[in-house]
Amino acid sequence: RYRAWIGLGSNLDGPHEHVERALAELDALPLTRRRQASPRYASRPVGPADQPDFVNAVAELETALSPLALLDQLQALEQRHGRVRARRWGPRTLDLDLLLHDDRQLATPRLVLPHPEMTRRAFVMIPLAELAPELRLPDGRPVTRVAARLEADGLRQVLP
Ligand SMILES: CC1(C)Nc2nc(N)[nH]c(=O)c2N=C1O
Repeated sequence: RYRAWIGLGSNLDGPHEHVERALAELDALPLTRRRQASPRYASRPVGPADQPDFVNAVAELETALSPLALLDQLQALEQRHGRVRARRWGPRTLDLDLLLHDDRQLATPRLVLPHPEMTRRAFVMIPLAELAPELRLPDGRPVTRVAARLEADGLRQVLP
C-alpha cells in the first residue's frame, strides 16, 4: 500500500460544499482510505484573476492503487462534481490534483509526479505542511521549508 497526497480546489457552485463532499468521497475510492485532511483555505486565484476565490485543502490517502489508476479515479470524481473544462485556468467546480504518490518521480503525458506546480503554490504547500510537517519531497526537501518560503498572506483559513 502507498501513501498519496491530493490537492483539492473549487471556485464554482458552492466551493466549500464541493471540497467537503469530495473529502468524504475520497474515502470511498476503491482500495483506498482517506487519512487526515488539512484545514480549508480561501484565496484569490493564482493566474487569471477574473474569477471567484478558491477554496483549497490537501488530503492524505492510503491506497493500493497505482498512480495512473488513482488518477483515473480522481478524474472520475471530478466529473461527478460536474467539472466542465470551459476555459483553461477558468473557474471549476472541483479540481483534484495528485501531488505525491510515495516517493515516486514520474513523467508521463498524463501524469508528472511530484505535481510540477506544487512547490510554487502556497494554496498547496501551506496546507500540506500543516498536515504532514515531517514529510520530505522525493528530492529530500522538507515540505515545511518549501512552505515557509511562500507568501501565506493571501490564504485565509475557512471552517469546514
Ligand atoms: C487557476 C489556478 C492556477 N489558480 C488557482 N488559484 C488558487 N488560489 N487555488 C487553486 O486551486 C487554483 N487552481 C488553478 O488551477
